[in-house]
Parts: sequence; C-alpha cells; structure tokens
Amino acid sequence: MDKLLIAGGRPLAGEIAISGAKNAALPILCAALLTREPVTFTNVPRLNDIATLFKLLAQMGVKVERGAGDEVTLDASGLDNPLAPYEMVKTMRASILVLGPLVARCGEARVSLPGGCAIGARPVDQHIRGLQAMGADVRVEHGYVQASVPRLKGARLFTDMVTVTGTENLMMAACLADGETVIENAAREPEVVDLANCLVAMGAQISGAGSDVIRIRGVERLHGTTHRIMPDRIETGTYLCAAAVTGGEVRLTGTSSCYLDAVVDKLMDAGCDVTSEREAIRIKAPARLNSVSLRTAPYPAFPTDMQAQFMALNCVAQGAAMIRETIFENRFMHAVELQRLGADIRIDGNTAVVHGVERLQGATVMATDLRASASLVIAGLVAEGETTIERIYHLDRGYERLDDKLAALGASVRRLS
Ligand SMILES: CC(=O)N[C@H]1[C@@H](OP(=O)(O)OP(=O)(O)OC[C@H]2O[C@@H](n3ccc(=O)[nH]c3=O)[C@H](O)[C@@H]2O)O[C@H](CO)[C@@H](O)[C@@H]1O
Ligand SMILES: C=C(OP(=O)(O)O)C(=O)O
Repeated sequence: MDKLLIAGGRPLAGEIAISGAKNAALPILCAALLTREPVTFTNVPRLNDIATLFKLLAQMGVKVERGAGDEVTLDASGLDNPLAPYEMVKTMRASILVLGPLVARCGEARVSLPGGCAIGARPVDQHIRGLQAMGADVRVEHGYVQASVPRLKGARLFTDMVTVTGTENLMMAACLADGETVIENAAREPEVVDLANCLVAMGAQISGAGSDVIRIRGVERLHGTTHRIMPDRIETGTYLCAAAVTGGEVRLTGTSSCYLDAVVDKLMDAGCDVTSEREAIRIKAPARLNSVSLRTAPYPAFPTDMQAQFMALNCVAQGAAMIRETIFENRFMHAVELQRLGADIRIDGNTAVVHGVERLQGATVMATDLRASASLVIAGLVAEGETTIERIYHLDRGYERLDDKLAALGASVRRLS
C-alpha cells in the first residue's frame, strides 16, 4: 500500500495549477446519463473517484472516451443497465448520484446503498423521500435502493437538512419530470450551481441554483453540450493552508477566491496576506500564524471539507482555537493522528479545542479519510523530521498528483509503493 514520506520544515514557494473540482465533476458526469447525445467535459480531474465513476458508468452501457489532456466525452445512447452494484459503489459515496438521472431517463434504477464511511453514517433518506414525492416507487431491499416509475412528476420538495448530493440528485431527476419541481432548503454550494449550468446547457429549465429555492421545469429530453468543470475550491483551500503553515509564499492558478470567502477570511485572520487575481490566488504567510476558531456549516459558511486542514494549521499557531463541526458526526478522526505528531487537541462532542504548540515532530500516522489525510500532509510539512503517512489511497480519491504539486512548491515529499 502506498505511503507518503514528508520531511518537514521547508516553506512552500512558487506556483501550481489547481485541478477541476471532484465534487463538481462527480454529479456533472452523472448528468450525461440524462441524454442520448454525447456530452463533452473539460477540466476533468484525474482522480481515483473519477476513475471509479467511469467504471460504474461503463458497466451501465455508457461509452467513456478520454480526449486530450483533461477532456472526457460520455455517450449514454447505449445505456441499457440501470444498475450500480455494491462492488463498484462501496469505495465512493458519490455513486448515489446516478440514482436520480437513471430513474428520470430509464424509469427504473437499482443502486447499492453507498454505506457508512469514516466521517459519519451519511444516510440517503432525503434522496429517497424526494423521488417518492415525485411519484417513484422506491424501496430499500437487500442493501439496494430500488426505484421505478413510468415518468417522474414535478413536486414541491423540502429536505430536512441541507444536503448537497441530495439537492443535486433531485435537481437532475426533475429535469425530465412532468411539470415543475421546487426544491426548498436546497444546498447553495458552488458545485450545485456548476451542475445547474451544465444541465441548462443541455436544455434543462432551471432557475434559482445558488439560492435555497431551486425551480426546475421538466422537459421531454436533454441534448449534448460541452461543459468546463469549475476549479476545486477544497484543493485550493488545502494548498493555501499548506503555504500558510510553512510560512510560505505561493500562487495558485486556474482557481478563484470567489468560491472561498469563508476560508480566505480565516487565513487573513490567521495573519496571511491573500490577494485575489482574476483566475489565481496569491498567499504570503507570516513566520507564525495566529490561531483561528471556526464553525462548519453549509455554504456560504465555512466548509466541513476544510475543517481538518484548519485543525492542522491551528496545531502550530499562536494561541488557542475552538473548532465546531456541525455537518458530520464523526469528522475529528485526524485529531488522534495529529496528537501523534505532538499536537495539543481536546475533543468534546462536536467541539475540538486546539492549543498551538511551538513545533510538531515527525512520526508515522495513518490517513483515515480524504480531508483527514490532507491535514496530516499539512502537519507533516511543518513538523520537525520525517512524517510517514500510511493509507494514502484516501488522498488519491480527491487530490490530483498531490505529491508532484507539493514537490513543485519545494516540499520534500516522496511516495513509497
Ligand atoms: C461528492 C460531494 O459533493 N461530497 C460533498 C457533499 O457530501 P454529501 O452530499 O454526501 O453531504 P450532505 O450535504 O448530503 O450531508 C449533510 C448532512 O446531511 C446528512 N444527510 C444527508 C442526506 C440524507 O439523505 N440524509 C442525511 O441525514 C448527512 O449525514 C450529513 O450529516 O457535501 C458534504 C457537505 O458539504 C461534503 O463534505 C462532501 O465533500
Ligand atoms: C467527504 C468528501 O467526499 P465524499 O462525499 O466523496 O466522500 C470530501 O470531498 O471531503
């Protein structure tokens, strides 16, 4: 199993390009299921999650063609097997995103429950309830969500909590439904907006994406288009934290601070100088950061996907910080591993109190989930001596060429196979 070896203590410097967003690409690639015409996507990140999704789509009868560079064309004209088997779904929760498009296009779907994961139980009851409200017969049997309906009907949907993939699944399903669907309490994440933009380019009638009420007027069919995936705001935020913690100076291209206000504000509170350009962000960090408290919440508030990275940052900052996680019930797994590096963290329920220490010390640690792994990388970059991070397959799910990008910024990072 691959490991990452990091020799800490080098300030990051230089420029790297940010990849397309995993969390936008996953739903947007699933949108290709909604049409018989080929859809071409650019800025598609080369990630294990994306490769898993391609395998899943291919076994349904979708033709997947990798073009030059970051371009991919999906042709779902031969879609004949609306099934997502457990073996392909178990490593990636986002595979539930095929459910809405399959029911809408084929009138039936059999999708394995994605299962619990390290950060929480993550049920999909809201996805199911939404489809039922649109007239589908949906049952969970033998670990599979089984859905059928001659044609979905537009409905007024209200989710119990803000759910990102829930909003995306229901929005995709509603595109081919009979009549108007209104999703209230919708997620406002930029990835939802990117998906809506792609669907509109495919002929869907959607308004309100980016607000908490999305209206979709169903159409008979969608058509092909070309869509560029938005930049990955979480990858961007992760490299900003890595630069910040090492006292570095870095420019990130192909991205924008407009998706990252809450994160940039916290970095400025920590003492960093962050400058926004049209399609780039520059950060210059002080020798030592100030600690920053935060509370995660749905967009536009501070993202849960950046909580672990900020915990790492607070481990070596001046002062104490309080971190409250309000989205997932088990998203502090990185704290124990950070403690192995010498961090002073106390956890009480969904709150972590971090007292900054002068220095962390390299050790062997274990990655437990995607962003937890990123926090260990950040801590390793600033720890004295060598840090070995095991189980980095989590990182490969969501960070394109992380080791190469860090090396390009001057970090000492080696992958051991
Ligand atoms: C592929 C993707 O885009 N993943 C992101 C997406 O995950 P994902 O869409 O899975 O997260 P949700 O927004 O759905 O989850 C929010 C909360 O609602 C709960 N919930 C959700 C749906 C449901 O049917 N029932 C239910 O109880 C979840 O357990 C969680 O506690 O948004 C999360 C929150 O910003 C991010 O951390 C993930 O990176
Ligand atoms: C939790 C995440 O992803 P997923 O929903 O794909 O597990 C993430 O991107 O941090």
